[in-house]
Amino acid sequence: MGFFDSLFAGKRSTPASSVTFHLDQAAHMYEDGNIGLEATTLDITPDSKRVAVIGLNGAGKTTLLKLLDGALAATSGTVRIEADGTAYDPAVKRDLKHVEDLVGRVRREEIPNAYYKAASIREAIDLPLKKHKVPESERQAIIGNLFAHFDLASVAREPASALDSEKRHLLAIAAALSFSPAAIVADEPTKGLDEVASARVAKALFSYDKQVMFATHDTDLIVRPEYAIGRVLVVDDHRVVFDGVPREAVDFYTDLVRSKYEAAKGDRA
Ligand SMILES: Nc1ncnc2c1ncn2[C@@H]1O[C@H](COP(=O)(O)OP(=O)(O)OP(=O)(O)O)[C@@H](O)[C@H]1O
Repeated sequence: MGFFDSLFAGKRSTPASSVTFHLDQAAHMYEDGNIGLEATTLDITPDSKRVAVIGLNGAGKTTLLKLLDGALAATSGTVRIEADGTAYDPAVKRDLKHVEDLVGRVRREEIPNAYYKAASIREAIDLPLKKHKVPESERQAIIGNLFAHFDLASVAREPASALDSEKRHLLAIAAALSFSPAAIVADEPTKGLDEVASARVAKALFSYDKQVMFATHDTDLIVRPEYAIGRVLVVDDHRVVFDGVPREAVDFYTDLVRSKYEAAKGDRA
């Protein structure tokens, strides 16, 4: 059990340290009839510690991630999230609570809107913990360690509105980790950052000992050996069309993009 998990040991009866995701013919159709993801069957086990999801705009990456973290329910097929021998169905309200504890969410909108209302980012992270009756000494330890890891200590007393984009991305990840989830689902955690900031955010995220499933358009990032991305899913036209190691996934994706580009050129000719 890691340091953060040990802090929560008294709060949660089973502070799971890993989760397995099972999708069995899981699909999502939005209310307006748009297909988010076609029927998809895949397992993500704890040995796939870091899983990247790549694909063109509108391919279905966000929909897939939201099925994994329970933000969206499958409209057909099933999603099961398993921890410590118990399988949870995020479509069931009681189970969804457990899923929300197990899987932290980092959204591309970065930090939650509520964070802007707090006097400081320290208070923004502290309030939800306080609401969950985490004792003061534990809250201080959690926030102190997260802020040290994510290089936020120097701006702890600043309001969220004073942070630059890199720090906001880091804060979004720290916020997702504050309740010590077993895994993190991150939708484009480095979106909109320059190369230097992007590398710093990726380093902070991947040097943290958690399972991470994340979407990205940054194909350089996923092949960097220091980030140890073990598995990449390529999503195209609402389907997972490739599932494998980073280098092969990037080659596959590059060919896919090229063929689409050529087809579009042909259409224009
Ligand atoms: N709230 C929604 N209502 C209706 N259709 C949606 C909604 N969200 C997404 N879609 C549609 O579902 C499909 C998959 O979208 P999704 O956002 O999952 O793709 P994505 O790969 O994450 O795209 P991007 O890289 O542009 O963020 C697209 O056709 C999109 O238009």
